Amino acid sequence: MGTAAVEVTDLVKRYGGTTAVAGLSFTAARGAVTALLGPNGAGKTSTIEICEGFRRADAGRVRVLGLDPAADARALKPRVGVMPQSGGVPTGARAGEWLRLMASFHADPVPPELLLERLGLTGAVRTPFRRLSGGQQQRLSLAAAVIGRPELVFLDEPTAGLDPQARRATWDLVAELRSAGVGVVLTTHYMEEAEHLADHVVIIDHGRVVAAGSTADLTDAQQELRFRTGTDLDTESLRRALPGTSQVTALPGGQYVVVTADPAGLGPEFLATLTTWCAAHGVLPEELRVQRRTLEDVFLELTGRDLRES
Ligand SMILES: Nc1ncnc2c1ncn2[C@@H]1O[C@H](COP(=O)(O)OP(=O)(O)OP(=O)(O)O)[C@@H](O)[C@H]1O
Repeated sequence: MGTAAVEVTDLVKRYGGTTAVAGLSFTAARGAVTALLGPNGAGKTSTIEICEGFRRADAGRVRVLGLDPAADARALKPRVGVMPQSGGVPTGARAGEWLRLMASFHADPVPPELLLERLGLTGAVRTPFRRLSGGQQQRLSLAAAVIGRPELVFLDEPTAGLDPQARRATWDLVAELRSAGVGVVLTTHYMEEAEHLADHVVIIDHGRVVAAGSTADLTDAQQELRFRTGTDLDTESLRRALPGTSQVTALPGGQYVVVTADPAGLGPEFLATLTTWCAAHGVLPEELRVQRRTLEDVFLELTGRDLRES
């Protein structure tokens, strides 16, 4: 089957006067992990809920496994697993009973006991959902999403609030789904999660895609140079000495970060200019290194550092 797992084209979603999704397009491949990243209120949940068939789009085209999630909801239900941000489990449902019920809707489910054990929920089988810890609730909701051996899963912030052990267990499960050929579309606020798991990263802001590609695509062209020195530097003088348009930022602890828009990048000539300037100013640049910027650096640069109100 040649179709993508998810194809979203020019999607628009409004709530009254608020445009939550403003002409958003992306593709998620089968057998791959696609991470939607974006600040609070960027439109990730609205987008994912339209793909899940829970909300109607105001405009645009959405195809999930080649089908329309609104018109073909029945056909998609057994093929798509969903982990909503809110958990999606009734508060009084006991963990074990709920999973067995979910399993009963599918022709060839994963045995509930296996999933309970995998996700460290064996001790909580008889506990009602509302009495589970936040992490246990997340894991039960994840188990319910994958119990039917779906071809595609949507995971809305699957590791929000989890401790490092539970986060790793979730990552392992996602990696296994991917190896088994399952398409995974997830949202996350954790950049290291996207770096660790995602084949394809889609950065969303104000309801639009601002960048998309693999982590390497997004960070490759983005190098920075760092060094430390005990001397207070005249950053403006250094900036003027460097080729192209560069930015020099002083951080606490005598750290300096240099980024450049020079097409030649942070190559040997750039380094030579920098060290020549340092020598002329009696500065020893310690721990000098050129490194790829992190996904978080790129994310903050694209979406800004201001807090979002929503
Ligand atoms: N049911 C609703 N009614 C009115 N406005 C809504 C509704 N759902 C979402 N919004 C608004 O739409 C915008 C996008 O919200 P959405 O939940 O899709 O963003 P998000 O990227 O998932 O955010 P977060 O990271 O905080 O979960 C926000 O301004 C939000 O307040």
